[in-house]
Amino acid sequence: MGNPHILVIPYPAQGHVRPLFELSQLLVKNGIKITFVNTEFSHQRIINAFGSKVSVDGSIRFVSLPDGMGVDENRNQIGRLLESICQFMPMELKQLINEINRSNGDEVTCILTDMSMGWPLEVAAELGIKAAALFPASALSLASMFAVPMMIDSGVVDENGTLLKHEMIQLSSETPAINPSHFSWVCIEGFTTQKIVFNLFQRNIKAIEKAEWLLSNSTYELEAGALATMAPKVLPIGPLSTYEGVGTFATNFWPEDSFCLKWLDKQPPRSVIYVAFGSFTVLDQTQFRQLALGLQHSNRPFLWVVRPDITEAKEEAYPKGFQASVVDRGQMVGWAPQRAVLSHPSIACFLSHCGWNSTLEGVSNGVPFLCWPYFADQFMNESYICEIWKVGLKLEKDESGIIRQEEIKSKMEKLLGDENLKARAMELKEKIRTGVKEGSYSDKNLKSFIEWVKS
Ligand SMILES: O=c1ccn([C@@H]2O[C@H](COP(=O)(O)OP(=O)(O)O[C@H]3O[C@H](CO)[C@@H](O)[C@H](O)[C@H]3O)[C@@H](O)[C@H]2O)c(=O)[nH]1
Repeated sequence: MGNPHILVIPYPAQGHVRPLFELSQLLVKNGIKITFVNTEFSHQRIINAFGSKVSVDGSIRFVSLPDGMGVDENRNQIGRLLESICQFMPMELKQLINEINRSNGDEVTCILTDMSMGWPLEVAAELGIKAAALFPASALSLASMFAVPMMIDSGVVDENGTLLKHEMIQLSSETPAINPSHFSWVCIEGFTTQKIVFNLFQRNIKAIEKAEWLLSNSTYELEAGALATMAPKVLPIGPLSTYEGVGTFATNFWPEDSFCLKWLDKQPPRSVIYVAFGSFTVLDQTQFRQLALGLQHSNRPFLWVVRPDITEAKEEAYPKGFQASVVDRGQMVGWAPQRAVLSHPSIACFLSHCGWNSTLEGVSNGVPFLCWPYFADQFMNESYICEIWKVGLKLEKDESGIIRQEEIKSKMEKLLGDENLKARAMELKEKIRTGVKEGSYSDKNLKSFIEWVKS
């Protein structure tokens, strides 16, 4: 038999490409060949962000497949994107596997897919290739996905995914209660799109049964309760970002501004508010301005990631005079080296949308959170941060649904004055760091997975 060779297939979004790539780096270090399959659209974004100098990591081969959409079509139309991917990509993937297997290189021995997409598992089953899947968000979010059939049976949602009952769902006594209006398909606007996404959910749940390994980018130290509801089916191997030698190379969708690290070097220890909303969140004009004013009136140094598409409004998005008034203590960047930022000694707290990768990166660096969830699983992560781990505070909306500058300023003061909360954040950091050390559950699970890939 030739060398083990895995095709790794992430869902085409920043928060998914990143953890799949992190796992790929760990596999390559163990002598496994990786072909990393982005959509052409994601691949082009990464190339654009890095400049032409990077298309290959040296040990990981990058290839791309069309997602079936037009070059200029809007990929934020989630229903359209998912339908197109499911229609076109299975055939493209089969062709790619054939080409690889016909060439003189190593044959594909395994498919590792993002668990947000079941179709690669169907392709693997059809071609008789072994298959595994990684879920990039929390174990709780995965457990809620597995609970969908039960929710249909108990009348929480109908067979189209429409919400019928608004009561909170408790999957176990050790997990935060889930508000069903935060399920990802329910958060999406429009009945037709909701239905498409919900049907895809159900198709995924069926396809997942075809995978021999279901891996979670989580750890017992963080999510023992949620993982217990899926044991022994789902094995935690995370947080992937905390393993030694795992970098973010060749995963950014935007060019990284590393100058901000030099700026951080000049700030006092534990003084800077880091503000970032991941890759997806869009703030409307009012909300964007309230955030700017909150930062302005906090009178503290801040580093704010203002992605080019974070708000529909452009230059005039900032309140009048804002940039001049914060010039000595505020930095706005298009995309930060977030992991390096969060491990920098001058960071005091993280104002975050609570995406799972950001959550893991924050807690594994002992940084306290101000939580501003926007969509789906981010609300579950907020519950973990504020109610279970108790390492952060929620920002509350007013009656018109806006988080006001006064709320931002007062919660920031409260958070930074809470020594107990900061101590808990440091304790949690130590626990998580122990969780990936040699001999830990995550480490053992990862090693067993590697053995299986090689067998
Ligand atoms: O300036 C920045 C901002 C973000 N990041 C990185 O981008 C990733 C963002 O991931 P995440 O925090 O998970 O946010 P999203 O991009 O919003 O992720 C999507 O995917 C996640 C995993 O499935 C879900 O938890 C989220 O709800 C979903 O929006 C993280 O690794 C960050 O380090 C940077 O490197 N620089």
